[in-house]
Amino acid sequence: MKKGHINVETENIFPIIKKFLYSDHEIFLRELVSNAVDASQKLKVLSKSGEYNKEVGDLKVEILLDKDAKTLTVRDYGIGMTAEEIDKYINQIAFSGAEEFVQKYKDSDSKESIIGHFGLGFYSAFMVAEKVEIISLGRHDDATPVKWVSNGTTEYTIEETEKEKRGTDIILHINEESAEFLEEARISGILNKYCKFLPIPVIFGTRTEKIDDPKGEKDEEGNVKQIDNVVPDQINNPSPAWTKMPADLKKEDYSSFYRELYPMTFEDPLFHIHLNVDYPFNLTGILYFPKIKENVEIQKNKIQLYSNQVFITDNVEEIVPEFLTLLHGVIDSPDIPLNVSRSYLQSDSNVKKISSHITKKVADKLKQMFNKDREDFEAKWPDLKIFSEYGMLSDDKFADKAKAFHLVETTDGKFFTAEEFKEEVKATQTDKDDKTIFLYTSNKEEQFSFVKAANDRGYKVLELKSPLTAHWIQKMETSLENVSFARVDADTLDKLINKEEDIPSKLSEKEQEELKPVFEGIVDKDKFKIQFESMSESESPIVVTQPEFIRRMQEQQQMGGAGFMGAFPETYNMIVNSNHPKISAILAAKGDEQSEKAKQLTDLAMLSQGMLKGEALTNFVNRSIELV
Ligand SMILES: Nc1ncnc2c1ncn2[C@@H]1O[C@H](COP(=O)(O)OP(=O)(O)OP(=O)(O)O)[C@@H](O)[C@H]1O
Repeated sequence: MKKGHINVETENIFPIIKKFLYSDHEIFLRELVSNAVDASQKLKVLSKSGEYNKEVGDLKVEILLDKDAKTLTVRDYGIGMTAEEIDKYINQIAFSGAEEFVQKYKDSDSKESIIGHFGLGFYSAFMVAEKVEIISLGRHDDATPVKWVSNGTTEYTIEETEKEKRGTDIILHINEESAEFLEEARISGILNKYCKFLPIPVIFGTRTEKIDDPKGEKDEEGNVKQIDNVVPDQINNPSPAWTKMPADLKKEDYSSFYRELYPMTFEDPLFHIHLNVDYPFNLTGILYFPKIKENVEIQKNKIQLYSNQVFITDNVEEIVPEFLTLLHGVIDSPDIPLNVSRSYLQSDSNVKKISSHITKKVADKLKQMFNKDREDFEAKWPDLKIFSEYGMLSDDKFADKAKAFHLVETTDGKFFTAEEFKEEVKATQTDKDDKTIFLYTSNKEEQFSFVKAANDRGYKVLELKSPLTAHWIQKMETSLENVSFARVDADTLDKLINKEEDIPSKLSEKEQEELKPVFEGIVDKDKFKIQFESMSESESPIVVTQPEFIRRMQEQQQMGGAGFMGAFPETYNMIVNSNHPKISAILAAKGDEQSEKAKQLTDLAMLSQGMLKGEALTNFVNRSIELV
């Protein structure tokens, strides 16, 4: 047996790191600013532990743009590096001083967190720079300032230089293709995206603010004059709400932070969840529940993912379960790796744990709100409903918890959980097979006559009108015992809730046979199946229904769910009430009069289903005028 060392040739690996490690060139700035923040945080840690006992001073990170010299500089006043440290941390790719530092100080109780992990970030500078200089003065009393220069090959120079203040300047000589990074607006855009909540002040350029005239001069009205004052522009908020303890925050703090995150949003969120976990993984964050209404797409994908206050992405679609992408807010976890691809994130076990934790938290919060103030919960329900449905369909654990708070609403505006509704209607809406039938309407205006007929019999009708209804019903039918759902217009009420209370038919079978061709002559035979039914006289003479099964198939097909080839045929039942006096009248009539009466009743049935359109509708209107 022979043991060996795998050799990595720097010349070969270097271009890969430079060009391909990061898909997005702009993140070089995130990397360099993160390093500068780390250098500042480390100094704080050393100072607290007594290892550094000089003045820490005003720690900040400055970004300096010099268009003429074509340079972009990231300056910090942190721990700095000696020549030896540069040799160790910079000249050795993938040796992270950050990781080493974290290991060394992991038991100290300082809160400063360190961003770096891999020891690669610095080299992302070469994606946009033809030459990079490091000018650094270390923290020790006798430290000599050093200058390191490399033009992106594996060669570098290092020499003594001059620098007065402790800390590091990283000077990027921007290459020709990357001229965009010499534009102020571009840099400010990147900083705003990635660095908005970094824990150390990040300064870029200046801004003008109005202040009271220090000389105290007054205007005509006797007020102290306001004068322009130019100050360094700090682009970040170093202590965003999610890094604080929930007990230290008021309701207003949460809403003002929401505005900070989404300056273009005018509506307040419904409520928030403050996440604060430190075992078995680290996670902080604030999730807001927006008013979703029907605008599912607009509200999606607004969660911002951070790692130690560094922005990573606002595309969390593949990181959290899809229904959670409807939430807004921030998730911050140092356990989510910064520099990796999306597909890696998905399979990362920490990421998985995080999303199941969030799911649980969200369900618990909804349950708690339900228990605490049901009235208020019901008022919020229209905004919560689709989220909860979505959650129940995509996550079994969520579905299990949601049973306790997921509400259904009746057409007269009362709310029930599914179990409560079952109790409510069990006595009246259970059929001969002991199934309790949940009648529902997808549109109480369009299906008004059916809803009314059901209400007249003392049945309660649910209003289920979300785009997910078809799938949600299926899920409920498997989880609720002995319950099945039926849309009010799927059949006659006697069939929908079949109690086997037979009403004798006035029309004999022979008479029905005689009448059938009259109706068949009026409607499209392939689409409408004529059936005679013995219903109460007070019900409509003719009802057009679409069997529940066929409609569900069609709906699922429209949502791309059912997996058939070709279109599912559109078929309806045309149910003729064999006890209705008008039907007897048609039987008694002859010739044109007979078919005209039949046509009129058929059109009325179609009309009440919203199916009478175009020419048929015009003909109906004209015929009705004639009748008057
Ligand atoms: N501005 C700086 N001040 C002091 N030390 C620095 C500075 N920039 C880089 N370093 C040192 O160089 C090391 C390597 O930096 P690099 O950005 O390549 O990796 P990292 O920050 O450790 O990890 P990551 O790849 O996750 O960014 C750092 O760990 C740190 O020790």
